[in-house]
Amino acid sequence: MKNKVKYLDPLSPEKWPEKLKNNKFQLFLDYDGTLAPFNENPDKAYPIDETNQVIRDYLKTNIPVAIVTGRNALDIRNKFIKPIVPVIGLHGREFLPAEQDEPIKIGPEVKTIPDKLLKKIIEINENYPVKLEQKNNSYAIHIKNNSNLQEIIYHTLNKILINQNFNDNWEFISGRKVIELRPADWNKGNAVKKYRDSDIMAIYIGDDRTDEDVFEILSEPCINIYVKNEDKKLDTKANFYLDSPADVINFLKILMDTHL
Ligand SMILES: O=P(O)(O)OC[C@H]1O[C@H](O[C@H]2O[C@H](CO)[C@@H](O)[C@H](O)[C@H]2O)[C@H](O)[C@@H](O)[C@@H]1O
Repeated sequence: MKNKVKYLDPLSPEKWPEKLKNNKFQLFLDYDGTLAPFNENPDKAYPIDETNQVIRDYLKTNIPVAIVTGRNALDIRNKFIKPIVPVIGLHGREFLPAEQDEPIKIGPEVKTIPDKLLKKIIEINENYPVKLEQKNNSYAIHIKNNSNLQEIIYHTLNKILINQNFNDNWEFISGRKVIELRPADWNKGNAVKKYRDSDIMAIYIGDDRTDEDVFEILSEPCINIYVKNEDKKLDTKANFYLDSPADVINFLKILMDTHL
């Protein structure tokens, strides 16, 4: 049966579910498409203005907040006016505490990308209208609004991955206008499990395929919130949705006010 996902009106807290009103909570926030609207150039995707203030206001409370992202943790920190909350980067492969300058590497050293895969990624970059982003030992291939091309590239790369048995160590994820190569097992679901305080309710807000890994595994008490952006079908495992990063900020502001 299709999951019923309800709109969470950020400006009407009286309509929010009871558990959102009464419980202590921990907040996990995705970055792109959640705190920052999309920009064709990933380097220019900044949080909307009020976000800096809201994040700093949360820092002054005892509400635990972390940003969970597929990007490098330092890349995220540099997009904010400091200080900011801790950042769980590279789908959980690194952790940048609020008061530290360098991220802590988590887990075993990531293996080198197999030559055959790397060559194909480079070939795709040279022959198609895509933009390649290198992220430590992995890659994101950005594809502008062309779902057919995205599907073709995804299937081409995935075929090599499976036929050559590289899938024990690596996987491709097809997200919003992006295909990411990442080490298998590293996903935001495992990351949130690790940093979650099981004594309080977890609230997770995210918009993409990689955030569905969290919606799938987060155990009660929890609230999963999907950010719709341009998605028309609301294809998500989350129970609630917000419309846009602007909605997210309004929700975060009122959520904090109702818990002080
Ligand atoms: O986990 P996230 O914080 O949501 O990061 C996911 C990927 O986001 C970035 O790419 C996406 O946003 C870009 C900026 O708006 C946009 O140009 C691109 O089309 C999107 O796919 C980022 O560049 C990736 O490294 C992240 O993994």
